[in-house]
Amino acid sequence: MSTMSGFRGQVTLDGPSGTGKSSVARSVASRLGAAYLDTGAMYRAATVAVLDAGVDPEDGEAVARVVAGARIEVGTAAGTERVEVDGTDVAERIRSAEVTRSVSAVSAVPAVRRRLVDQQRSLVAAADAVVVEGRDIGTVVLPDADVKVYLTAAPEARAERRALQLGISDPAEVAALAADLRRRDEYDSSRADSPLRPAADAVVVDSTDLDREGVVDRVVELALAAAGAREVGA
Ligand SMILES: Nc1ncnc2c1ncn2[C@@H]1O[C@H](COP(=O)(O)OP(=O)(O)OP(=O)(O)O)[C@@H](O)[C@H]1O
Ligand SMILES: Nc1ccn([C@@H]2O[C@H](COP(=O)(O)O)[C@@H](O)[C@H]2O)c(=O)n1
Repeated sequence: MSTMSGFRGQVTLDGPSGTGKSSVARSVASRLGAAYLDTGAMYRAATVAVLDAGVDPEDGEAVARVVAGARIEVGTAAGTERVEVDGTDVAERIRSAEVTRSVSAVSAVPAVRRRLVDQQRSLVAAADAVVVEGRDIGTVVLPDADVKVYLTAAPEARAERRALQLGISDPAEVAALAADLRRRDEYDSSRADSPLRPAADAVVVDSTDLDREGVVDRVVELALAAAGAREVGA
C-alpha cells in the first residue's frame, strides 16, 4: 500500500542537538503521509526510568539493569507524542533539564542501545513509509534506508533557535544553552558504541541559512526522487 504522496520507504535524519531534526522530521512525515519515529524520545524515556530508580546515570551496569526491566513505548503516528514508561505518560518529563543532562550517559551504555535499536527496527518494520530521526539511524539502525540526511547548523544558530523555543533572552542563559548543546554533541560523538557521525552515503544539509520549510522541502524532494528512481529501476 502506498501513502498519499506515493512514497514508500525509509527516510533517516541524524545530526547534532538542536539542528532541527524533530521539527523537520515531523513535517516531512506529515507531507509524505509516513509514520514518524523519534528515537531520542526513547533514550529520554530510558533516562526517566534510570532517574526514578535512583541510579547514577554514569553507572553503566546499573543503568543496563534498570533499562532491561523497563517497558518503554512510543507512538509512531505523526502528530502524536505518546511516550510511556511502564504505562505512565512521560511525554513532558522527557523534555526536562534533568533528563537532558543525563541522557547522553544513559544512551552511551551498549546494552541500552541494543535493546532500543531492536525496538526501533520492529517499529520501523511495521510501517510502509517512515521518517526516523536520531544520531545513529543512517549508520547503525537502518543502514539500507532509501534516503539519509545528516542535518547540521552553526552552533550559534542552534543556540539562538533553542533560546527562542524556550523563550530565553538573557545572554548568560543563552550561553549556558550553547554550552549544553556543545557538551551533549561531544558526549554523543565520542562514545565507543554508535557515535554520532554522518553515514558515508548521507546527504549533508546545512540549515544555518535555511528556514525550517526550506529544509523540509529539500528532504521531501530527496525522498520523492528516491521513490521515483526505485520505480524506474523496478
Ligand atoms: N531551519 C530552521 N530555522 C530556524 N529555526 C529552526 C529551523 N529548524 C528548526 N528550527 C527550530 O529550532 C528549534 C530546535 O529544533 P528541534 O527541536 O527540531 O531540533 P533537534 O535537532 O530535534 O534537537 P534535539 O536533538 O536537541 O532534540 C525548534 O524551535 C525548531 O522550530
Ligand atoms: N538515535 C539516537 C537518538 C538519541 N540519542 C541520545 O539521546 C539524546 C537525546 O536525543 P534528542 O534528539 O531527543 O535530543 C541524545 O543527546 C543522545 O545522547 C542517541 O544516542 N541515539
